[in-house]
Amino acid sequence: MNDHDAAVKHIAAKVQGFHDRGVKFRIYHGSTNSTRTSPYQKDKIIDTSQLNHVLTVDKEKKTALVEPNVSMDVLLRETMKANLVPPVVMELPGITVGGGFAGMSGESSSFKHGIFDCTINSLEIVLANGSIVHASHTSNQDLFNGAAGSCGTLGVITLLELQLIDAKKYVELSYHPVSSTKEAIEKSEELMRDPSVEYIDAILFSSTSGVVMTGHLTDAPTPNTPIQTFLRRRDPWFYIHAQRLIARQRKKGEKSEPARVAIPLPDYFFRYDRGAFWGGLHAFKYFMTPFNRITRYLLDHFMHTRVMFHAFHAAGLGDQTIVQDVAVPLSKVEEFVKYLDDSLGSWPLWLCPVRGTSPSHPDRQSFSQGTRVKGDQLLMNVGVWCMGPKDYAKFVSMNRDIEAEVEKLGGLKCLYAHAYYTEEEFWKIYDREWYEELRKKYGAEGLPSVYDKVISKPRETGDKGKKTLVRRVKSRVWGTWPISGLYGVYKAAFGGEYLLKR
Ligand SMILES: NC(=O)C1=CN([C@@H]2O[C@H](COP(=O)(O)OP(=O)(O)OC[C@H]3O[C@@H](n4cnc5c(N)ncnc54)[C@H](OP(=O)(O)O)[C@@H]3O)[C@@H](O)[C@H]2O)C=CC1
Ligand SMILES: C=C(/C=C/[C@@H](C)[C@H]1CC[C@H]2C3=CC=C4C[C@@H](O)CC[C@]4(C)[C@H]3CC[C@]12C)C(C)C
Repeated sequence: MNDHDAAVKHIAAKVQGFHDRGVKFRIYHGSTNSTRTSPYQKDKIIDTSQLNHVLTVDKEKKTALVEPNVSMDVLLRETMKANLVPPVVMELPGITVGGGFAGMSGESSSFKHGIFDCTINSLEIVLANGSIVHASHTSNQDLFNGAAGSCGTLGVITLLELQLIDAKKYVELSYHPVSSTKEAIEKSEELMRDPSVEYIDAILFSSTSGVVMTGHLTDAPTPNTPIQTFLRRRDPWFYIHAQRLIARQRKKGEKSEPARVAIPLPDYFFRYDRGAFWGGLHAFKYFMTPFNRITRYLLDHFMHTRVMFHAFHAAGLGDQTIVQDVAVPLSKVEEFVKYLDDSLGSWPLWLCPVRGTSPSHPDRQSFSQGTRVKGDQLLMNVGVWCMGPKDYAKFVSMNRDIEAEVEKLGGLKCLYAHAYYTEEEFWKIYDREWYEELRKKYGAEGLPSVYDKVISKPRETGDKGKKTLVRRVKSRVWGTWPISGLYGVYKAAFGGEYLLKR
């Protein structure tokens, strides 16, 4: 028996043990790219951290057999050896193949290929009773579609076959400046019609300034196109670079050609990693000096999302930051952005068009699409990430307001972030009947449900007990980012395992 089969047999035996004892377990691989605060208890987890290998890359069929705990950067490194790349590579290098499939993940190629789960051909999955089954577009199709986005609540995924496409050395990226949300949407729609465009996303820096970026895969960039990297300490953070480029372009005048750079593939895919899009802005505001260029250089290690996520969780900052990725119909983006500006006033915002399914399976309906996104429909993912109010009740109510607005606009929110829906609201967005049938058919009723997994249980907001001086000082001090953030960075660097509770 090979190492993979042995590891899966071990997991299957453990799952069966939990099943027999009625233990509702969680799936844990050593980290998480979710901002939810997950109660991982040491004795109630299935540890998939050992399943971290790319088993094969088939050059002929253009597929890869990958274990779920393979991260995006490792996946890319391995497939590029065969001159192939995944059609959708999530932009944070630590996101795993299993988490990306079982959660909901998209990127700048998703307008073409759909979200990450659309690029998977088949699965090996351990069901709740410990049996190991396969699911694909043609066998156990309902399980295959149901497992996409239902957060491991139908079983533990132990192997995935990924479709790949031909790689090139560079992504040649063009920067199209825009002056309003409306223009950003119209420009994106126009550019998406060009079949040679492989990648498209946009940053709105304010209500009157933004940039739509389109990418082409190429081995031979257009002459005089500068090569630009983003992964080294001395490289610029991507959004700052984009903002500078369009400012320079604006100075040149309206009619000038869009600015262009050629970016090596890994640098393109993980261009937002350093500084976590613009999340690092907040860290700098609190941590350091006005000399941000120097600070960015010196603190580079801590400004990669892998470390930032650990720091974020270790410091317990989840209840202070508004982190939401929301997909809304294209016709509603302007209204949604206006709403966000009026209610949060937080810029920049990220726009990324996302298709519900892939062109090869346009009729597929997966759990990740909910009841909102029908088949091949195109939506715009709007990413809004900022500091929320310190008062917890206000923080929850602000999140609830965003949920209500998204519901009104017929959108869908990514479930990796905090969610506060009531059960009734949640099951309007996802197909309860289908999900419960599936859970019954595949014996998963004993596992935690997707609702149980993703909903943040509001904590007590009332003042319990006496407000002693110590309590008051503690809450004041801890409530400030420099203190809790630095503590998180310290724990991420030296604190060992803190995501697991006893
Ligand atoms: N660009 C993007 O699209 C971005 C996406 N993300 C989010 O990050 C998440 C992925 O992060 P990552 O750290 O890899 O994953 P996580 O550990 O956060 O897992 C995501 C979900 O998938 C479940 N899961 C994880 N592994 C398996 C498995 N082997 N079998 C079945 N279910 C599994 C987890 O279950 P459990 O709850 O039990 O742990 C969890 O509910 C996605 O949810 C995605 O939405 C974050 C940032 C950006
Ligand atoms: C480490 C600290 C703070 C960190 C935050 C600024 C980041 C922690 C989690 C980050 C994010 C989570 C999920 C995201 C979804 C993606 O689609 C885009 C990026 C992001 C919004 C990302 C943004 C930054 C964080 C909020 C403290 C200790 C200073």
